Amino acid sequence: MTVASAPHTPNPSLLHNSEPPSPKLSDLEIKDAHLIFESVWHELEEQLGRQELRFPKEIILLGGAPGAGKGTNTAFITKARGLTCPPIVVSALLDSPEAQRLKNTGHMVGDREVIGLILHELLKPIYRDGVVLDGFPRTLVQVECLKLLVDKMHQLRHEFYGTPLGIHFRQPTIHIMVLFVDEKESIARQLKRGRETREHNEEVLRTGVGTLWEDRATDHDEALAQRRYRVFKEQTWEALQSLQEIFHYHFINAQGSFAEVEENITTELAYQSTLELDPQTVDQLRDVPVASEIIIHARQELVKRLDGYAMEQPKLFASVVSFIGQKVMPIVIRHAISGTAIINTEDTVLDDPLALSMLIDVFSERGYHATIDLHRIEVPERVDLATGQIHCRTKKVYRISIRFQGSQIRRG
Ligand SMILES: Nc1ncnc2c1ncn2[C@@H]1O[C@H](COP(=O)(O)OP(=O)(O)O)[C@@H](O)[C@H]1O
Repeated sequence: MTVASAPHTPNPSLLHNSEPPSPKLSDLEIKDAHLIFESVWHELEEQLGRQELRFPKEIILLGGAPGAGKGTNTAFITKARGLTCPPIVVSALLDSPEAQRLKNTGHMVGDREVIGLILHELLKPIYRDGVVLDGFPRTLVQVECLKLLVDKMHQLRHEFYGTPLGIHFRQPTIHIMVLFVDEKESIARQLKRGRETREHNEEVLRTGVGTLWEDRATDHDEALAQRRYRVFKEQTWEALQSLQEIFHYHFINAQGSFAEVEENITTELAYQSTLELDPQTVDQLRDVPVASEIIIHARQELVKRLDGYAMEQPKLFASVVSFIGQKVMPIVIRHAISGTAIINTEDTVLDDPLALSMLIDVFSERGYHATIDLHRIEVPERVDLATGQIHCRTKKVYRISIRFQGSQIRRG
């Protein structure tokens, strides 16, 4: 089944037939999240000092069912966002014996351990500009901790704003990217990864060339792979959903081929948002309209202006239209193959600034792109013999440039 890429309207019914569990955190879980987060944060502050708590400017949290293609696509996403550092793969960070045991049976590692490891890792200088975080958050408690972390990042930004350290505490940008595959695909891909990993590792052991890949027990057992999917669906899916309202949320259809998934990611990331900018910067830019906004009514505005000229300035408008017909068009027609004509003129009809607007609008209405530059040239007229001063006359030359789609017919 293919699912249309619907960035902000993921459909949980595509995941499984049963009703998803309620995404509401219990009071106990909220308390848990606060306790966990505060204890990790306190530890960091003690160890490093507040001014060293420099987190990445941009964090792209990559989520999705096991086998959805998170590992496969991290390099692509990193590049697409212009980042250079390697991704942080959460499951690879969790390598204590207890964590290994839990992972091997399809369960999740405890939130305290996960939060501690991730926060420490995120502080490494290589991630300062931004990083992809593969596999976080996975539970509602982790979601809550993420929110607390972002709150802290904002707090630090306010604290250091305007100080010499301000540049290390920029407005954080948080993206959630969820790769969607259904249960069947998730299981098939986990098992595929298992086969590929076995083959690869056997080859490494046989030849001594290359490095071994992590081999997960769940990738070789359909029931365990299914359990991993179900744990994802029951605990992670809703947790990720709850972030939709808070951060940039990208829902990616990952059911298709490698190329299709990459294309879906590119399309999703092409959407730029002002939320990435610092609020102060947004305020400064407020009066510059976004291109997509001004083009919506551009045609109606053009029609309104042209009718206005004809009604309110009939004489000037008639002169401009006649100037175009007699002086400009013969030259434009001669350049119909190339699609570019440049006309220099001193015609005084253009001395009225409104005439320039009229000329541009007339050409726009007819499908051309017109620009006009005014060149003022000083022409010496007389010399004052007593003082030696040269008196000049200012010559105004209008340079009209007309561009349009030229003829496609070329010499063979
Ligand atoms: N679009 C795709 N089409 C087919 N196979 C894929 C696709 N994306 C990933 N895979 C395969 O699925 C398996 C799991 O992918 P992986 O990136 O490790 O998933 P995740 O990191 O989300 O658990 C790998 O064998 C990978 O080659």
